[in-house]
Amino acid sequence: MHSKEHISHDEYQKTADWLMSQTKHRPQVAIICGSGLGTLADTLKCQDSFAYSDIPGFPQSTVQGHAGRLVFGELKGKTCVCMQGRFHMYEGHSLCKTTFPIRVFKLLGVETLIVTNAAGSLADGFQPGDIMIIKDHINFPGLVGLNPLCGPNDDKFGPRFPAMSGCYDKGLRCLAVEIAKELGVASILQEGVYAMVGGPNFETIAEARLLHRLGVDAVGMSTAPEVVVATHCGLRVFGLSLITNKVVKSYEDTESVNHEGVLEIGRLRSHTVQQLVTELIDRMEINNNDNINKSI
Ligand SMILES: O=P(O)(O)O[C@@H]1C[C@H](O)[C@@H](CO)O1
Ligand code: HPA
Repeated sequence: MHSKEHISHDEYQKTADWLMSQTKHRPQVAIICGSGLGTLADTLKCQDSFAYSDIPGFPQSTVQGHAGRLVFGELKGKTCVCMQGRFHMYEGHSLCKTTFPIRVFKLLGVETLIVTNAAGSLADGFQPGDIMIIKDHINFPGLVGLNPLCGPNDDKFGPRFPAMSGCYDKGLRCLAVEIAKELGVASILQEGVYAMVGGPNFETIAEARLLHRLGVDAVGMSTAPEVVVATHCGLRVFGLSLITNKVVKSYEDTESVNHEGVLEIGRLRSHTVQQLVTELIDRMEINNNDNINKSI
């Protein structure tokens, strides 16, 4: 079964060493671009970019709207690495593979991870085009044992039983709210709970109603495993969901969701997401980049 695959510390290190031999950038911030949000990477200055297919050990992106490039560069004076395309469990990757880049980022010296995704809304007040700061998540695959941390624990990365209660950094969430006000986009900003489901099918109406009753505000098919692995190895995490559709909850509703519609809303809102992330990176405090391989 997928979740049983184990990746050794050496394999993460080999990929990190290869990247460090190919670029002078030593990133402090890593950004994962969700469906339709890959243009964020284009704003980095002094870019070095690598196709995933050229990076030793890296999985490949197979989903439309996920270019499959790792881009290093500067944004507002901070060194960043941006995943233009992420890996999903439904593509057939093991959870270790979907989260492989996170531990590589840790070895590169990254201290903050920004995750973005496209998601459908369950919350009654949310509209397509809204941007939701992720306050917390429900990792449905994780709750039934499909967790990237299953298998032997690598103590060099983190503890066997990591806490997840504060995994979305409160300081960064507050800062993002302030920034949204200043940018004049507070009216489309929401905060809520993201739930990961396995996908690739969108939800049935009964599943949508269940998620709604459970207090889920937005549902998608990614992010939670990345955040679990990032939190395990001590990264600070900030997450945004772009609400691309309302999840159909009524048998009277004749609309249905599709991936093209998801990408279209991504295109419409990518500029605003970019502005928010750029300002956040500008204003977040970062320790000096002296933690490469520290305690690893
Ligand atoms: O990578 P994300 O989570 O943004 O992708 C979402 C979930 C599915 O992969 C896809 C559905 O349209 O978008
Ligand atoms: N459900 C699951 N994943 C999604 C959705 C959705 O409605 N929209 C975008 N990603």
